[in-house]
Amino acid sequence: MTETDPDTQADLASNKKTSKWLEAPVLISSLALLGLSLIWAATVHLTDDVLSTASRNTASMATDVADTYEAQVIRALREIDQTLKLVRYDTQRQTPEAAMRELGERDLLPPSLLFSIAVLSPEGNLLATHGNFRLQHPEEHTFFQEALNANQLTLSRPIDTEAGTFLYFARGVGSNQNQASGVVALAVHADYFVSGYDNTTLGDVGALGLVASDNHFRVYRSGDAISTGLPMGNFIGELPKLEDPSLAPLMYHPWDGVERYTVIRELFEFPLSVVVGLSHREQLEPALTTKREYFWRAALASVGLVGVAAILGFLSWRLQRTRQQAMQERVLHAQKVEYLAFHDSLTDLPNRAYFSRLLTQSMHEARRYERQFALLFLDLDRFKHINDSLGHDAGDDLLQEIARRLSRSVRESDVLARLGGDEFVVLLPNIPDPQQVAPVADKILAACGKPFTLAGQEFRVTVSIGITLFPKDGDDEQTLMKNADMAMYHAKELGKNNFQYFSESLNTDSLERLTLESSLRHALERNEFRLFYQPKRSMKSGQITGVEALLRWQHPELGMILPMQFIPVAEENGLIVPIGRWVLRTACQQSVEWQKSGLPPLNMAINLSARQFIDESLLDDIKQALQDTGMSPELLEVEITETMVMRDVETTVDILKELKSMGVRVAIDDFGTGYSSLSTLKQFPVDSIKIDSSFVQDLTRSVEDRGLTEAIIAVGRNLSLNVIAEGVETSEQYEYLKEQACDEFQGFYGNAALPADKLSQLITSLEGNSAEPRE
Ligand SMILES: Nc1nc2c(ncn2[C@@H]2O[C@@H]3COP(=O)(O)O[C@H]4[C@@H](O)[C@H](n5cnc6c(=O)[nH]c(N)nc65)O[C@@H]4COP(=O)(O)O[C@H]3[C@H]2O)c(=O)[nH]1
Repeated sequence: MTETDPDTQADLASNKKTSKWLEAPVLISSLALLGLSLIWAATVHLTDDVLSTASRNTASMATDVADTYEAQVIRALREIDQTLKLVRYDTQRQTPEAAMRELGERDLLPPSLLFSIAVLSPEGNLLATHGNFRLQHPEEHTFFQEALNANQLTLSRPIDTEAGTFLYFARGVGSNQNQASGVVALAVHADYFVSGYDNTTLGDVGALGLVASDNHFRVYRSGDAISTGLPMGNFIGELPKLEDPSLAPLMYHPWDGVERYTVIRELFEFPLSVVVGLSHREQLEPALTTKREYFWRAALASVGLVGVAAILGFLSWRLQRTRQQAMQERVLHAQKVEYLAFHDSLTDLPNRAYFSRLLTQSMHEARRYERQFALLFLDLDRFKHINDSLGHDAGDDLLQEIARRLSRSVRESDVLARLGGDEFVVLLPNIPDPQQVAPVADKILAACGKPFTLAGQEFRVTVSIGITLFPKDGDDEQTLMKNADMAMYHAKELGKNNFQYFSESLNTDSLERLTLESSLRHALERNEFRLFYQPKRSMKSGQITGVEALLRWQHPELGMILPMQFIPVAEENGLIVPIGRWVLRTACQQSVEWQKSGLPPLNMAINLSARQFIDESLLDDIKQALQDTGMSPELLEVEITETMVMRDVETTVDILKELKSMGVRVAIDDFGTGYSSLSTLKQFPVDSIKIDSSFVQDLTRSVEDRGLTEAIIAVGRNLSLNVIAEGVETSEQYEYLKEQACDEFQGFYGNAALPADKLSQLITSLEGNSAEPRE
C-alpha cells in the first residue's frame, strides 16, 4: 500500500510545475539577466551619446577655431603684403633709404620688434632696412632671387637664423622698363603665425599651423612645441569630404602620431593653407571620464544586482528546498501512516484491515471470473504457553519467524496476513479444485514444525489450520472468516498440528458449544457438577497415598461432560472462579467425610486454573473452606501448572509462600511442558512435581521422552520434591518409572477417576489386601 492522498499528490505536481517555471531561482536569474541587460544597454547608450555629443562638439569647435585662425592669418598676411606694397611703391619714387625713413616717420610701417623690412638690390645687397633686418643665410639669397622674378607675394621656407626661425615675405620692385630693380622683403618670426595658440581651447596637443603648397609646414604648433618645415605628405589629399562642412573629420596626423579633428583651409589670396586640429583623446577626455564613470556605476550596479539576485536566489532556493522537504516529509509521513494503518508492525505483513480489503477485492474478482479461492486460517498451538513462560520478546521473535516461514511457503500471488496475536491467514486465489489446498497446508505445517531456537532453547511449535473455500463455504467476508475459524478449532480439537476443511457439521458442533456455554452458567445453581477422585499410588508399595479431585459436569441432556470441554469456556467467561470455589469446598468436605467414615487420612489434590490462581479471594477461600469443613490443611494439595507459575514469578512465589504458611501443600502439574529452569524452580516453595502424561505416554517408544522423564525425576530428587508420574497406563511405563525411582504415579494402570462412594469402597477393599496396582 503505497498510495498517497490525492491532495498531497496534486500539491506535489503543482509544486513541481511552479518550481520549474516560476520558482524563484529561475525567475530571479532571468530578472537579474534582464536587469543587467537594461543597465548595460542604458550605459552603452548613454556613453555613446556622451561621446558622440563630445565628438560633434569638438569637431564643431575645431571648425570655429579654424574660422578664427584663418581670419587672423589672412589679416596678418594682408598687412604684410600691404606693407610690402607700400614700401615698393615709395621705393619706386625715391631712394630706398628715403622711402624707408619717410614711411617710418609717418608710422606706416609695422612695429620693428616683430617685423623687419628691407629693400634689396637685384644682387641681394641691402639698400635700406627697417628694424633688425640681417642677411645671415645663403638660402635668403636664393629666395630673393625667386621673389625678384615673381610678380606676386612670395613666401620663403622657414629660415633658421641666430635670432630664431624666420619667414620672409617678398615682392619684386619693378623698374620703369618693367624690369625688377630690387626686392622689398619682410622678415617675421615664424612663431608670430602661431602665437594665437590658445591652450584653453586647443589643449596641450591641439594643432595650429600654416602649410604651403609644397605640403610643408611653414610653422606648426602643438601645445608649447613649435616646429617649422615639418613635411605633411599627402595629408590634404586624404581629407574626407563630410556631408556637414561645419564638422571637422577625425584624422590621424602622421607627423606626430596624434588623432585630431582636423580643419585645413586654403587661403585664396595667398599660397598657404591654415591647419587646425583638436586632439580627439584630449578633447574627449571629460566625455571619456564620464564614460568610465558610467561604466563603473554600471559595473557597481551589476555587482549589486548580481549580489542581490544571488542572495534572493539562495534564499528562495533554500525556501524551495525546505518546502520540498516539508512536502516530501508530508508524503513520507502520509505513506508511513497509511503503511502502519494497513500493516502489522511486528511482522510487516498486511493487517486485519488490509486483509479485509484484499479479501473483498478477491471476492469481486472471483465472482467476475467465476473462480474459486481458498482461505486458510492459521493459529499457533500453545503459543500462549511460550509467551507466558519465555516472555513477550521471545513470543514476538517467534511470530516474526513464523511470518518468514509462511512467506516462504506461499507464492508471491498469494495473500498472507496477520490478524493479530498468533492468528495468520493465507488467501490462495484461483483454486479450481479444493484438494489443491492440501499440499500448501502441508507445506505450511512442515515449515512451522521445524525446530526454533528462542532464548537459547530449541523447541517446536505447531500450527492448526482451518480451510474455507469461496463461494462454497460462504460468499461474504464474515461467513468465510467465521467458518475458517471454526475449521481451525476443529483442527485443534483433533490434536492440533493439522488442517481441516470446513463442513456444515462443524457449524452444528459450534451451535452445541453455544448451548453449552449458556447452560454452564446455570450448572452451579442446578448442582450439576460432580467430583471424581483419582487415586495416587506409591511406586514402591502400590498403596494409595492420596487422590486428585477431577471435575465432571452432569449435564441433564448431554450427559457427563469432561472438564476439557467446558473448563476453557468457564475460564473465558470467568465462571471458573465460583466453580473452583465449589470444587475446593466439596473436596474438603469429602475428605473430612471419608475420615469420619473411618478411612485413613488421604491427601486431597485439587486443580487450580490460571484465573483462579490469581484471583484475590483465593487464599481467603481456601482458609474459609478449611475452617468451615474442619479439614487439616496438611491434607490439602493445590495443583498449579508450570505455565501458570512462570507467568509472574514474584507474585507466584508470594502466593505459594502464603499457602505454605497455611500448611497447604503445592504441586506443579504438567511439569516438563513449560520452560522453567532449575534456578527458577528453586524459588518456588513446592512439594511435588507431576510429570506430564504426554511424556509418560511415549516412554517406551521415545528416547527423547525417556530422557526428559529421567531429567525431571533428577530435578525432583535434587530439590527434594515428591515426583508423581501422570497418565501411567501400562506395566511397562510403571516398571520403567519404578526403575527410575519415581515416587508416585497416577493413571489407568492404577485407577481411573471414581465417584466418592466408589473410591471409599476401593480403599476399604484394599485395606488388608495387596496394595499392588492391577495388571
Ligand atoms: N489418557 C489418560 N488419561 C488419564 C489417565 N489417568 C488420568 N487421566 C486423566 O488425566 C487428567 C489428569 O488431570 P490433569 O492433568 O490435572 O488435567 C485436568 C485438569 O487440568 C483439568 N481439571 C479437572 N478438574 C478440574 C478442576 O476441578 N478445576 C480445574 N481448574 N481444572 C480441572 O482438566 C484436566 C482434565 O481432566 P480429566 O478429563 O478429568 O482428565 C484427568 C484424568 O482423567 C491415564 O492413564 N490415561
